[in-house]
Amino acid sequence: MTKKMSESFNNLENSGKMPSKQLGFNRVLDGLKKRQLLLDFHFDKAAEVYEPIRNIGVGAFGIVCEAVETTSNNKVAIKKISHASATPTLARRTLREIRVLRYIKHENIVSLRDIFRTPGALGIDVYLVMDLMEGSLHQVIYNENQPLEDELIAYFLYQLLRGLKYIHSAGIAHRDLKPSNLLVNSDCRLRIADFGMAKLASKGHFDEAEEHCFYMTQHVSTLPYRAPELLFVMPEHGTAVDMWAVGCILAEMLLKRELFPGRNVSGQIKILLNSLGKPSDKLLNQIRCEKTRRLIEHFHDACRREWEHVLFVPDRVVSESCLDLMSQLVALDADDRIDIHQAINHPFITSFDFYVPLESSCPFKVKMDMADVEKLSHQGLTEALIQDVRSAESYTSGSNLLQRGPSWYQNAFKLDQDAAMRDIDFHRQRTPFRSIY
Ligand SMILES: Nc1ncnc2c1ncn2[C@@H]1O[C@H](COP(=O)(O)OP(=O)(O)OP(=O)(O)O)[C@@H](O)[C@H]1O
Repeated sequence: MTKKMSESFNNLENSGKMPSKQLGFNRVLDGLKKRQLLLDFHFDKAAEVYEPIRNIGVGAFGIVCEAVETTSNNKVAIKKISHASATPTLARRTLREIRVLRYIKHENIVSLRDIFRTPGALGIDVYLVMDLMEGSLHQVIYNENQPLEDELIAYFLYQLLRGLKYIHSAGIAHRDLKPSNLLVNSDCRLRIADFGMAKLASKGHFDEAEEHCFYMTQHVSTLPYRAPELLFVMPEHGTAVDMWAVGCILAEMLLKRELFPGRNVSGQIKILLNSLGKPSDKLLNQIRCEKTRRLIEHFHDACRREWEHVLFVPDRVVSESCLDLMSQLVALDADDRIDIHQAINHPFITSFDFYVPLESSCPFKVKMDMADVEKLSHQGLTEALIQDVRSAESYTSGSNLLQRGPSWYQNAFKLDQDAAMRDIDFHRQRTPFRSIY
């Protein structure tokens, strides 16, 4: 910029006839953001149906944007899993998420409205179109300085347990529960999201060779929420891993910090044992990994702390029933841990007398589909992805999206409307809490 230009720019700016440099800079930034958004969410022909608005989330495997469904003007969330077929891990993760969500309709599980794929540079990109939620439990916990009231904590927990009950009843565990994977609306409505780690347990346990391997097991679930059977590399683990994570989430709502905030595996084991004491000999004998066993034995004098001390928050009295539920969820031995039915009927939850709707059961088809995913090779996974996910090319101009798709889209849409009507009635009857955003 020449001196003269810069002077006249400043003069104009000072005279108020031109937006400030800041405003100009923001406009440039907005333009760049929009361009990046369109590059990240390049929908091919599906752009006739979905228009990206803004980025709303980034995870280890996907990026998520808010978008508009142009045919209805409804807002949706679209999660993009880039080059989903490039590696077996990514392909399996993507297929697991699709296969859990496509037939499931539950008030407390994020609903999948549509899926499509586009060809990417390193294999296909998959897009999951979901109902848009306003935020996550992570934001609820950390955005507010005020403590969360017991009733609100119990309400979130109740909804989490209802969603879990639905998938556990089909033998499916989520395996990556944490506050950022629990989406929450300002009316306190909660839905479980991110099913990339979900897996079917045979007779309540996963015990394939893959899971024995130290490397694999260390990649299941996020460290602060990882159950001891995963952390200690036990030969078997099942739906109880989710119950442990539920306990960690309950504690985080009370403490407003992670209960066991380890940053590496050995640090995590140390933190657990310092709160919960040394594991029993029975548990120790089940640990196959020599390195882990030696590490645990090193803490032979670790003592269990009382839950009222572990959950100490100044100026807050944690109720007896809450302490009791915590102690039963966060039990080192999975055999001692409370299951989903016991948890949902625990006095800490039932004392609040939440409305209990009639529950449908998780379709058997989901169970069958999930079982298949684990057997497939990389080639098989890629083929299944192509078969399960429609090409964006199928969105031809002017035709009705729902009439074109496979029947599950039509069923999903119909069920979704029913669910929406029930939800609206439900929340009209009961919205006991202040708006949380
Ligand atoms: N339906 C939705 N509505 C609103 N926000 C969403 C929705 N789905 C996901 N998000 C946001 O996007 C973030 C990333 O999504 P998600 O957890 O599914 O991705 P991921 O890559 O599988 O994550 P992770 O790193 O936990 O494995 C979430 O934490 C959430 O904030």
